[in-house]
Amino acid sequence: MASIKSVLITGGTGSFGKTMLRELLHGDIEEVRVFSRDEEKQDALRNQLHDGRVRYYIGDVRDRSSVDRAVAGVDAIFHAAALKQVPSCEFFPLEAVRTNILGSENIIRAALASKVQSVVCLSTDKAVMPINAMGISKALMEKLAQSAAREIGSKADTTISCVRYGNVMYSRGSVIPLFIKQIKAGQPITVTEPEMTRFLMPLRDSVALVRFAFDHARQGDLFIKKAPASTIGDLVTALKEIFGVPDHEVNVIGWRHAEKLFETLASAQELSSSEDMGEYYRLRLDERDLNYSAYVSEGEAETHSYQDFHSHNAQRLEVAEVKDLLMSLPEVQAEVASWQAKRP
Ligand SMILES: O=c1ccn([C@@H]2O[C@H](COP(=O)(O)OP(=O)(O)O[C@H]3O[C@H](CO)[C@H](O)[C@H](O)[C@H]3O)[C@@H](O)[C@H]2O)c(=O)[nH]1
Repeated sequence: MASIKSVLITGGTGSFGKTMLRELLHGDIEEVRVFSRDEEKQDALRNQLHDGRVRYYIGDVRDRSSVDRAVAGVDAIFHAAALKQVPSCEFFPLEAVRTNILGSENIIRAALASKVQSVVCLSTDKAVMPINAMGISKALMEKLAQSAAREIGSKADTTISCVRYGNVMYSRGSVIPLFIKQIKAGQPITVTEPEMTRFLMPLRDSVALVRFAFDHARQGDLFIKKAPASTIGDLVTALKEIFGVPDHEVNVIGWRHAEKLFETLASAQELSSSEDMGEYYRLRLDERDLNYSAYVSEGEAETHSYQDFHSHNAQRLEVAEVKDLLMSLPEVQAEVASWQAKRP
């Protein structure tokens, strides 16, 4: 990220935002703007960091005027602000439309107007063949980014790209902290479906993915990491072993609504025009015009030889590997240490 002096992080007080912020501050960045709605979280961050290079912007991506003020003059934007909880978007889909779709359009249009060099939009595996409102809204955010990229072309001042994550391990409200809480409280572990799989991604990998996108993006690219996956059953076994409670009770509670047996990071069609970049895939923008013969009669010659890349056919972690990955997370290390300190 050599040539940039100032960065805006939308959703800057969230898990991703704070981790990216700290990384940027370790480098020679001149200014990082943290844009978010919650003044209390900003205040807590300000008191932790005490770094004059960080500037705090209260605002909402839904409100273009607040976005314009934060965007003006920055070199790059990492757009992480989103409604990302599946259940809340399911019950309030219009809120997901407002934040994830219209808010993202505000960010993209403000970036173009201010000639920001690079915008990286954070998406999710749930945006591929989506079945829930959160995934559908993120899929539309990707479409907006790609359509703007197509419209401005490769010679524009601004490069727009996206990344897709899998499940970020130990993220707020997710299953790993929940299972640990249940173990510590002596309550049964509530498993929806032991055979369900998810891509497992430490937060550090999601930050690395965004940096990779920033460094390598061409107009309209979407990047994914070749992340490994685990079954929920193996995740539970790994946690029980880490906490030394191999016989801890497990309750199978059944699927929650609007969830999938496995998640897909890239479709066969996307992979047919992808570039294998080692740890990552670059999914290229389809640059064809709105040309009906291409959409209706010419078809996609190459698609058939590719398979979707999903959490059932990705590298499957063994229980021992899930344990290693979990124990590489500082949060899990701290949970285990406090647990061991209290046990006889
Ligand atoms: O009590 C529970 C809760 C969840 N699960 C299972 O654990 C897996 C992960 O569940 P999470 O709730 O941690 O994650 P989701 O895949 O549902 O969604 C998560 O990842 C999304 C990104 O793709 C969003 O970030 C979202 O907010 C976040 O919760 C799923 O297979 C789920 O069925 C259980 O077995 N028991």
